[in-house]
Amino acid sequence: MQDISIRSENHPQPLIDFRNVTVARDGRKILDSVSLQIDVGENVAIIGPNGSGKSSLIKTITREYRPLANSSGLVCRIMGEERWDVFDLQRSLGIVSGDLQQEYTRDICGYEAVLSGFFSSIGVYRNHHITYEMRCIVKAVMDLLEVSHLQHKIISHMSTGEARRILIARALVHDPLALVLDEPANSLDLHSLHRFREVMRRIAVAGKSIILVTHNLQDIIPEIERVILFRDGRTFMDGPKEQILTSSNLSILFGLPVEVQSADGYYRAWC
Ligand SMILES: Nc1ncnc2c1ncn2[C@@H]1O[C@H](COP(=O)(O)OP(=O)(O)OP(=O)(O)O)[C@@H](O)[C@H]1O
Repeated sequence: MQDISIRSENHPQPLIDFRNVTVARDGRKILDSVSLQIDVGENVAIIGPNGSGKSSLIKTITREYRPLANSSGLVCRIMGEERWDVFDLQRSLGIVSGDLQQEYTRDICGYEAVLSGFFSSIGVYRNHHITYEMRCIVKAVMDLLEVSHLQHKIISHMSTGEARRILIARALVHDPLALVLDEPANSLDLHSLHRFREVMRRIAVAGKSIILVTHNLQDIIPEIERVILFRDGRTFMDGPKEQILTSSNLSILFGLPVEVQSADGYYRAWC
């Protein structure tokens, strides 16, 4: 497997510092006074029922959603900064989500989609300065994720799983400080899942943060040590994985009997 370059920098500020973050849509609180700190290099999984606010939390991290400004004690900092240019922020984070996939509506091939990760854009434009080094990185990352055969294929002609793998490659090219993954493994076949988890593990070992939203406990690689259970737009539980991922906690979270088992650093649940 080819190596992807990983920056190692010292970041005294937390990656995420949210205090009393409330987000409303249609007159309803979809995040309700969320307080959360995630340090650079920390790996976190967020689990919760449908509609509990996980994606809204991710969109607040990526600044697609803004918190209500009048909340008392509001802090909404990413890497120590309250104010971010959305493009600069997206350059510091590698983002993979179903919403992002839906933005690729015009005819963009796999190669261009991955290359566009350097510019946090949907596709590459005339004003983008593309270097030889960028092309080498795109090739290395596409090889790593085994998507080189998709380089000429138009995204809208790809299967959902193929397009998802292209987006994961796009998220990696610009060597982000953290990967923000909202159900990234949806639609991946077993081989791609295995490959993707391997890549996540390498990224985590290299000191990047991973913030992963998932419905599948098996996506929680051993390097993810902290789990947040989310319910009704709030943090319901937050702590070390082995304390949080228990049958009793998940049964309360989902409101039905859930069995959790762990083996070799991985967890699985059924009901
Ligand atoms: N832009 C929006 N306008 C109106 N309501 C919204 C908007 N974004 C989110 N919501 C509502 O906020 C709630 C939380 O949605 P969110 O997508 O964050 O949940 P989720 O936990 O990610 O769910 P899932 O597991 O189904 O992906 C839902 O009731 C959703 O309808």
